[in-house]
Amino acid sequence: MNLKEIIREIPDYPVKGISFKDITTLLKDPSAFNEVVNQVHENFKNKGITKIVSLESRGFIVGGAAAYLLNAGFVPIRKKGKLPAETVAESYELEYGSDTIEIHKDALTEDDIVLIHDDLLATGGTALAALNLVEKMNVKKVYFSFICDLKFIENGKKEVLSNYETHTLVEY
Ligand SMILES: O=P(O)(O)OC[C@H]1O[C@H](OP(=O)(O)OP(=O)(O)O)[C@H](O)[C@@H]1O
Ligand SMILES: Nc1ncnc2[nH]cnc12
Repeated sequence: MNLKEIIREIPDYPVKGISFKDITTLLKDPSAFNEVVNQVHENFKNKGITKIVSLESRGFIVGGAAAYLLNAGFVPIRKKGKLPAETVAESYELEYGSDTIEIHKDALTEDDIVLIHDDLLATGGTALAALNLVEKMNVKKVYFSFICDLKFIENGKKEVLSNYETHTLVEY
Protein backbone atom coordinates (compact mmCIF):
# COMPACT_ATOMS: atom_id res chain seq x y z
CA MET A 1 0.00 0.00 0.00
CA ASN A 2 1.36 3.45 -0.90
CA LEU A 3 0.81 5.34 2.35
CA LYS A 4 2.45 8.49 1.01
CA GLU A 5 -0.28 8.80 -1.64
CA ILE A 6 -2.95 8.51 1.05
CA ILE A 7 -1.49 11.27 3.29
CA ARG A 8 -2.82 14.63 2.09
CA GLU A 9 -0.41 17.58 1.68
CA ILE A 10 -1.68 21.10 2.38
CA PRO A 11 0.57 23.93 1.16
CA ASP A 12 1.16 26.97 3.39
CA TYR A 13 -0.49 25.51 6.52
CA PRO A 14 -0.37 26.53 9.36
CA VAL A 15 1.98 29.25 8.09
CA LYS A 16 3.35 30.22 4.67
CA GLY A 17 6.15 27.93 3.45
CA ILE A 18 5.09 24.82 5.41
CA SER A 19 3.78 21.82 3.47
CA PHE A 20 1.51 20.22 6.06
CA LYS A 21 1.28 16.42 6.04
CA ASP A 22 -2.35 15.72 6.94
CA ILE A 23 -2.70 12.17 8.33
CA THR A 24 -6.50 12.44 8.74
CA THR A 25 -6.85 11.05 5.19
CA LEU A 26 -4.88 8.00 6.30
CA LEU A 27 -6.74 7.58 9.59
CA LYS A 28 -10.18 7.59 7.94
CA ASP A 29 -9.13 4.79 5.55
CA PRO A 30 -9.67 1.51 7.45
CA SER A 31 -7.04 -0.49 5.55
CA ALA A 32 -4.41 2.27 5.73
CA PHE A 33 -4.97 2.76 9.47
CA ASN A 34 -4.79 -1.01 9.97
CA GLU A 35 -1.58 -1.26 7.94
CA VAL A 36 0.17 1.50 9.94
CA VAL A 37 -0.72 0.03 13.34
CA ASN A 38 0.18 -3.50 12.21
CA GLN A 39 3.56 -2.36 10.90
CA VAL A 40 4.42 -0.68 14.21
CA HIS A 41 3.37 -3.87 16.01
CA GLU A 42 5.36 -6.08 13.61
CA ASN A 43 8.53 -4.00 14.05
CA PHE A 44 8.46 -3.83 17.85
CA LYS A 45 6.72 -7.06 18.92
CA ASN A 46 9.98 -8.75 19.97
CA LYS A 47 11.58 -5.76 21.73
CA GLY A 48 9.92 -6.21 25.12
CA ILE A 49 8.22 -2.80 25.00
CA THR A 50 6.48 -2.14 28.32
CA LYS A 51 5.18 1.41 27.65
CA ILE A 52 4.33 3.46 24.60
CA VAL A 53 4.85 7.15 25.26
CA SER A 54 2.93 9.29 22.76
CA LEU A 55 2.63 12.97 22.05
CA GLU A 56 -0.52 15.09 22.11
CA SER A 57 -2.47 15.08 19.98
CA ARG A 58 -1.79 13.32 16.70
CA GLY A 59 0.63 10.86 18.32
CA PHE A 60 -2.12 9.46 20.55
CA ILE A 61 -4.10 7.84 17.75
CA VAL A 62 -1.67 5.24 16.40
CA GLY A 63 0.26 5.20 19.70
CA GLY A 64 -2.84 4.04 21.59
CA ALA A 65 -3.74 1.38 19.05
CA ALA A 66 -0.15 0.06 18.91
CA ALA A 67 0.06 -0.07 22.74
CA TYR A 68 -3.02 -2.30 22.71
CA LEU A 69 -1.51 -4.67 20.12
CA LEU A 70 1.88 -4.75 21.86
CA ASN A 71 0.22 -5.40 25.20
CA ALA A 72 2.08 -2.36 26.53
CA GLY A 73 0.91 0.47 28.76
CA PHE A 74 0.15 3.90 27.29
CA VAL A 75 1.70 7.09 28.69
CA PRO A 76 0.58 10.49 27.37
CA ILE A 77 2.91 13.45 26.98
CA ARG A 78 0.65 16.51 26.96
CA LYS A 79 0.94 20.21 26.25
CA LYS A 80 1.57 22.31 29.37
CA GLY A 81 -1.15 22.47 32.02
CA LYS A 82 -3.22 19.46 30.89
CA LEU A 83 -1.93 16.68 33.17
CA PRO A 84 -3.49 16.69 36.66
CA ALA A 85 -0.76 15.14 38.89
CA GLU A 86 2.88 16.12 39.48
CA THR A 87 4.75 16.57 36.18
CA VAL A 88 8.16 17.27 34.65
CA ALA A 89 8.25 19.73 31.76
CA GLU A 90 10.41 20.51 28.73
CA SER A 91 10.21 23.45 26.30
CA TYR A 92 11.18 23.13 22.64
CA GLU A 93 11.02 24.56 19.12
CA LEU A 94 9.13 22.81 16.32
CA GLU A 95 8.85 23.39 12.55
CA TYR A 96 6.24 26.15 12.97
CA GLY A 97 6.51 27.45 16.57
CA SER A 98 7.49 26.61 20.12
CA ASP A 99 5.76 24.83 22.99
CA THR A 100 6.10 23.13 26.39
CA ILE A 101 5.24 19.48 27.02
CA GLU A 102 4.80 17.55 30.26
CA ILE A 103 4.76 13.96 31.53
CA HIS A 104 3.56 12.65 34.89
CA LYS A 105 6.49 12.13 37.26
CA ASP A 106 5.28 8.63 38.18
CA ALA A 107 4.51 7.52 34.60
CA LEU A 108 7.68 5.45 34.03
CA THR A 109 10.14 3.42 36.10
CA GLU A 110 13.67 2.15 35.57
CA ASP A 111 12.23 -1.24 34.54
CA ASP A 112 10.49 0.24 31.50
CA ILE A 113 11.45 -0.35 27.87
CA VAL A 114 9.87 2.60 26.09
CA LEU A 115 8.66 3.22 22.56
CA ILE A 116 8.18 6.94 21.89
CA HIS A 117 5.62 7.27 19.08
CA ASP A 118 4.57 10.39 17.18
CA ASP A 119 2.86 10.93 13.85
CA LEU A 120 5.65 13.00 12.33
CA LEU A 121 9.32 13.94 12.70
CA ALA A 122 10.12 17.38 11.25
CA THR A 123 12.89 19.34 13.03
CA GLY A 124 13.05 16.74 15.80
CA GLY A 125 12.37 19.40 18.45
CA THR A 126 9.30 17.62 19.81
CA ALA A 127 10.94 14.16 19.73
CA LEU A 128 14.06 15.41 21.48
CA ALA A 129 11.98 17.11 24.19
CA ALA A 130 10.08 13.83 24.67
CA LEU A 131 13.37 11.94 24.92
CA ASN A 132 14.64 14.37 27.56
CA LEU A 133 11.48 13.81 29.62
CA VAL A 134 11.66 10.01 29.31
CA GLU A 135 15.38 9.88 30.14
CA LYS A 136 14.74 11.78 33.38
CA MET A 137 13.04 8.59 34.58
CA ASN A 138 16.14 6.40 33.95
CA VAL A 139 14.25 3.87 31.85
CA LYS A 140 16.06 0.76 30.53
CA LYS A 141 15.86 1.51 26.80
CA VAL A 142 14.18 3.90 24.36
CA TYR A 143 12.99 3.26 20.78
CA PHE A 144 11.27 5.70 18.39
CA SER A 145 8.43 5.27 15.92
CA PHE A 146 7.04 7.85 13.46
CA ILE A 147 4.57 7.55 10.62
CA CYS A 148 6.32 10.33 8.64
CA ASP A 149 9.90 11.61 8.61
CA LEU A 150 10.64 14.91 6.84
CA LYS A 151 14.17 13.78 5.94
CA PHE A 152 14.88 16.99 4.01
CA ILE A 153 15.01 18.88 7.33
CA GLU A 154 18.48 18.24 8.72
CA ASN A 155 19.89 19.59 11.98
CA GLY A 156 21.76 18.66 15.16
CA LYS A 157 18.63 17.52 16.98
CA LYS A 158 18.07 14.73 14.50
CA GLU A 159 21.70 13.60 14.94
CA VAL A 160 20.98 12.94 18.64
CA LEU A 161 17.97 10.86 17.66
CA SER A 162 20.06 8.78 15.25
CA ASN A 163 21.59 7.07 18.32
CA TYR A 164 18.21 5.39 18.93
CA GLU A 165 16.63 2.58 16.91
CA THR A 166 13.84 4.22 14.93
CA HIS A 167 11.04 2.91 12.73
CA THR A 168 9.52 5.19 10.08
CA LEU A 169 6.88 4.38 7.45
CA VAL A 170 6.90 7.33 5.03
CA GLU A 171 9.84 9.56 4.10
CA TYR A 172 9.78 12.98 2.43
O1 LIG B 1 9.78 17.63 14.67
P1 LIG B 1 9.05 18.90 15.05
O2 LIG B 1 9.50 20.08 14.26
O3 LIG B 1 9.09 19.14 16.52
O4 LIG B 1 7.51 18.71 14.64
C1 LIG B 1 6.77 17.54 14.86
C2 LIG B 1 5.59 17.75 15.77
O5 LIG B 1 4.70 18.74 15.23
C3 LIG B 1 3.36 18.23 15.28
O6 LIG B 1 2.73 18.46 16.51
P2 LIG B 1 1.96 19.79 16.96
O7 LIG B 1 2.76 20.42 18.06
O8 LIG B 1 1.59 20.61 15.77
O9 LIG B 1 0.69 19.20 17.70
P3 LIG B 1 -0.63 18.38 17.34
O10 LIG B 1 -0.24 16.92 17.20
O11 LIG B 1 -1.47 18.57 18.56
O12 LIG B 1 -1.25 18.92 16.08
C4 LIG B 1 3.55 16.73 15.10
O13 LIG B 1 2.42 16.00 15.54
C5 LIG B 1 4.80 16.47 15.92
O14 LIG B 1 4.49 16.26 17.30
N1 LIG C 1 5.07 19.76 7.85
C1 LIG C 1 4.36 19.26 8.87
N2 LIG C 1 3.20 18.60 8.63
C2 LIG C 1 2.47 18.07 9.65
N3 LIG C 1 2.84 18.18 10.94
C3 LIG C 1 3.98 18.82 11.22
N4 LIG C 1 4.61 19.07 12.39
C4 LIG C 1 5.73 19.78 12.12
N5 LIG C 1 5.87 19.99 10.80
C5 LIG C 1 4.78 19.39 10.22
